[in-house]
Amino acid sequence: MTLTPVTLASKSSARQMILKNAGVAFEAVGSGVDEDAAKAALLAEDVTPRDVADALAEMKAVKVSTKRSGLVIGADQTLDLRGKLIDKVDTLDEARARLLELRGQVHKLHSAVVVARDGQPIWRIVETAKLSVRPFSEAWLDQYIERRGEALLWSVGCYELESEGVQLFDEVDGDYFAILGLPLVGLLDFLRLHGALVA
Ligand SMILES: Nc1nc2c(ncn2[C@H]2C[C@H](O)[C@@H](COP(=O)(O)OP(=O)(O)OP(=O)(O)O)O2)c(=O)[nH]1
Repeated sequence: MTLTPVTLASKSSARQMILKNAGVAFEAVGSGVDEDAAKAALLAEDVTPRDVADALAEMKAVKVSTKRSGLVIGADQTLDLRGKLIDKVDTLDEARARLLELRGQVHKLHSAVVVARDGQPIWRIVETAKLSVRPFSEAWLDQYIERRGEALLWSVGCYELESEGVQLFDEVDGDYFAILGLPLVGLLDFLRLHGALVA
């Protein structure tokens, strides 16, 4: 049986791991979307963090789908702290400041996925998780950053829920896969419907 080809328009190692571990055959390519410019334009129009994630996921999927056949998955995740979009950081010092900013607060992660085909979006989902960060000690924070290092810079919240990052939280409300960056179960259902997975 010939399956519909699947492309993941993402450089995210977390997203690639999730899809691979789920048994989906796919190729990963960078989307080439200038996310910073797109984000700035959206925020200038007061687009909400949730809708920024949705719009960016669509841009990535649609752009790559004009060059590749089959189904193209685009994804994006935004961190929303009291309605303000919080961006990724570039250095471990900034990661430390970010985690201190999240300490004792509840923040939301908006995880969007869009599937596109031949330049058109044909399916989308946005899942929002709420995460409550406990009042961790600076001693804990320093050893966490020491142990995890640069890996933290890949994640929008400077944490990895699937490893020690889970120690940051006193409450996590939302889908595990969505928090890692790829709402999965609904996506798998769609892939089956479109012949990309054996039903
Ligand atoms: N391993 C791990 N990664 C996480 C977690 N939470 C968020 N992330 C990652 C997933 C994404 O790679 C990143 C969200 O940033 P973006 O949506 O901008 O994606 P990114 O630029 O990494 O890749 P992409 O735009 O898809 O090429 O944060 C987590 O708990 N564990």
